[in-house]
Amino acid sequence: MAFFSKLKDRLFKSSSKLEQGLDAIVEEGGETAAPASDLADPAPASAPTVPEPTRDVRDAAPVPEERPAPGAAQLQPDPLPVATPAPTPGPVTPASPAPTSPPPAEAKPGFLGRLLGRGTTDEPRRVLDDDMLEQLEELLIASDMGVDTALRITSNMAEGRVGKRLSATEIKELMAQEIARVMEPVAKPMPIYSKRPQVVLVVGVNGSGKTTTIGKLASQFKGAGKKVVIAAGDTFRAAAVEQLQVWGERAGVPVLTAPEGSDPASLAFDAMTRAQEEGADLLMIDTAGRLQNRSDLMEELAKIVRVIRKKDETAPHNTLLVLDATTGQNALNQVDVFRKISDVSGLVMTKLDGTAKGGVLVALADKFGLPIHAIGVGEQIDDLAPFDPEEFAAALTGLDT
Ligand SMILES: Nc1nc2c(ncn2[C@@H]2O[C@H](COP(=O)(O)OP(=O)(O)OP(=O)(O)O)[C@@H](O)[C@H]2O)c(=O)[nH]1
Repeated sequence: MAFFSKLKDRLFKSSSKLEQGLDAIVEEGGETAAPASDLADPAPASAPTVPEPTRDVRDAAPVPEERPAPGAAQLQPDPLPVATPAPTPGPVTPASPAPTSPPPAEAKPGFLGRLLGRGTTDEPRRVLDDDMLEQLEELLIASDMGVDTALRITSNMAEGRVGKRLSATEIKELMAQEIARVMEPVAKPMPIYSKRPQVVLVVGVNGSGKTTTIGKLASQFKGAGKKVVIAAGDTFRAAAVEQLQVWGERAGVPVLTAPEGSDPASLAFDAMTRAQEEGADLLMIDTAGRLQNRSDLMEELAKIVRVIRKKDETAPHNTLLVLDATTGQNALNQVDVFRKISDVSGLVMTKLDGTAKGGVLVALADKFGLPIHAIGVGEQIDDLAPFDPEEFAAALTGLDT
């Protein structure tokens, strides 16, 4: 569980916001002496499947089996899912006032509680009613989950449980379960193809973390035995090029540059030529992120794509959109915009370590269904984690290990 603790630690602001909010909600209307759990049916009929929780934090860009070169971005299979054991159906306790004397039976921890070997016997409990559901909704909205997603999560949590007395831990478990259910379909590592070079176009607004993410990914791919070349396609800003060179050095990967103000498409073409000549496995192309003039940026990206297609008509094979979690709901607008100006095939969400807005990732998954390949949880080279929905949901809701 070391990785889990690390993730929770990194997602501290989001975790603590939700965790404290949930504790406060239960305490506010809670009963302290209510030892027996009412959570006899911890999960609805379709219990989510849980991915194998053993991936390494440093392996955000795993290199699974290679596939034939695709025309469009064809995705790697998900890591082997492990079916969640079906919850043991127990008697449904009708909503009733708290018992005057504690029943002898031990409280039954929920699914994650059982998984983590934890009980919730001594915790205060609160009856799940409309009032509480509204408070839960508000809490989720405050964590940037967005109204629609917050409503979906809370109504799924309520299903079959209204009137039951739940502890904060049980609510966290339920919430984590529902969040994981939304996120599971989008948790997919960046697909790797047999095509050489596999061209990865990296897009996103300035400051979203593109350069840093390219450096982290390059380091991981190199570590996985891939030959990587980086093209510093944001030729507009000398500082951006220098920064990418620093990351290239850290990752031990060559960075191709062009004079400030020169045509990024021409650099992309040269980089493609060199990557082909050198037999590189991956060519990662950084791009400018000036959304202020959207039509210019659209034209710039379109030109890069046109030019690299002269060398390989199936390129780019991935278009990664890098999003900054600290921008909260604005990240949703960015997906909208970049999907219009480029063929976004997957997302990387950065800066989840420094924000209380981690819920935006759930909103993104719910709204767009785009694959989430990895999450940035710090500024160091190995601070790029694979996206694991179960771990993310547990960390986000503040579940203890
Ligand atoms: N805390 C934290 N900081 C990050 C993360 N990813 C990137 N950063 C920081 O965010 C800032 C911007 O990152 P860049 O990689 O330069 O972003 P960019 O999109 O390339 O920006 P431009 O170069 O302006 O186009 C830098 O200070 C990074 O160190 C992350 O996951 N966590």
